[in-house]
Amino acid sequence: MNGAQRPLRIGLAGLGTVGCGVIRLLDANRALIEARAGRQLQITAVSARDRTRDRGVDLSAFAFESDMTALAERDDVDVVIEAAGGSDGPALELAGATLGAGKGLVTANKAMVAHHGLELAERAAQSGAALRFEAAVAGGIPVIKGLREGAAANSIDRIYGILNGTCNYILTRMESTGADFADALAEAQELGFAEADPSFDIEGVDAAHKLAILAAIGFGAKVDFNGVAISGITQVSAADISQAKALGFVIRLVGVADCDDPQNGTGRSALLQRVRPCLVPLDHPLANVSGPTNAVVAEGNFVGRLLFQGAGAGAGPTASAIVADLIDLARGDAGPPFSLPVAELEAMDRADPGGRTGRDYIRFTVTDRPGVLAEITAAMRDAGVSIESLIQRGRAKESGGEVLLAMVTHEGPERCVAEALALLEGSPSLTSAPLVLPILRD
Ligand SMILES: NC(=O)c1ccc[n+]([C@@H]2O[C@H](COP(=O)([O-])OP(=O)(O)OC[C@H]3O[C@@H](n4cnc5c(N)ncnc54)[C@H](O)[C@@H]3O)[C@@H](O)[C@H]2O)c1
Ligand SMILES: N[C@@H](CCO)C(=O)O
Ligand code: NA
Repeated sequence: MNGAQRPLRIGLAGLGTVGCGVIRLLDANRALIEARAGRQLQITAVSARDRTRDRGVDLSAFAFESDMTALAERDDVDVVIEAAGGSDGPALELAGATLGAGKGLVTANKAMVAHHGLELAERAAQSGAALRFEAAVAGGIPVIKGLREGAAANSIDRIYGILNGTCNYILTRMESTGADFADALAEAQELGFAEADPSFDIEGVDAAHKLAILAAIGFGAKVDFNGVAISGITQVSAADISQAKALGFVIRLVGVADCDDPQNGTGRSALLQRVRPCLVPLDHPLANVSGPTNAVVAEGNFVGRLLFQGAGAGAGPTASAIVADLIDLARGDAGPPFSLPVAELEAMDRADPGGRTGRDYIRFTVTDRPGVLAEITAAMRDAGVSIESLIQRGRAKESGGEVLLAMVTHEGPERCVAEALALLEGSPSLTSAPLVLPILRD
């Protein structure tokens, strides 16, 4: 180790799952981390809401700040780790103060980076400070490093993946054990995967935060979280999971970002970002991704298809990504946080999804009486939707009772399915709104 380098002194904000994971990892792997960083890494001060709670880690050597922004101003802090959470408020204040003071910031906070990544990157560029957020996207998987550095020579065509461990845990528990939604969510919360507000997980918002960051890195774009079309997993029922299985698919929450060819008259390409539960063919690599595991696929024009897979959440994996960022900072790697200097990130137009083609799974709940199937297939015919397969399971117990009808369409324009459903809107044959889930394109 280079003895001339003084220690990198760290202020740690947040002593929850992630913050305590960082303390444990630094303790356990100190010798190898410091050898790789070329200097000592020392936590000097910490901040949390509750000073006295027993977290099973020794905090006695660290100063304590009840206002986490104060960490940025301390003379004995060179870099700050933000592991507190929240897109705005104290976390954003701390981030701004840290970068404003010319100190490096490492954060696990995808909500903050998705909403304010650009302004934070501008701040970092002004002060010459480093900003890193590997832990914010797919936890322990080095996907930001992989894209920003490893795939830097490629033009990226498409990025997609399973970006939320809680949803993947819930869907795969429902699939393999028949657990119901609420029990599987409670387990994910106990295991420390879920966000402080779990609706961010199950409504797809957390995956959208990560997708917007990935798209910015992959496509050299300004982060556009508001441009992500989001639907979560709360509408997916056990019946959908079993119908999908009968049709040869599993259901996964997938975020997909790609670019239209630049033929929109502006000379600029347009970005499409969507997070939706998708039917994934059983032979697709994402079909085998289960539990809290995340996986990201990136398609580069020279490297081809890259698959990054690993633990997307939890104390150890998230700490692993944070400490990798710290090691970069300790070595003096001050490259831009996204793949381009912030001034060169492009404000991309949003692509119109109606022009896309695809295959869909459509689930109807219908009244079990003659003529209902004919009515639905007539709407499909009139809107130009071609049906590939169709399953109706069971028989309603009483006459006129409810049954489930599931179909898979042939490849066709997305707008045709929307037109068919519009034709059926208000029909007394449908007992609830149909659910449309896309089939993931290979
Ligand atoms: N848990 C994971 O698996 C995981 C994975 C990747 C990223 N993240 C992100 O890491 C961050 C932390 O997640 P977590 O799961 O450790 O959360 P947590 O709820 O377990 O811990 C949050 C910690 O921050 C502290 N805190 C919050 N607001 C504070 C404030 N205003 N002042 C001082 N302290 C404050 C709390 O006291 C607590 O110690 C979030 O941004 C989350 O999205 C979590
Ligand atoms: N709540 C997130 C944590 C990791 O970002 C998840 O379930 O994936
Ligand atoms: Na990561």
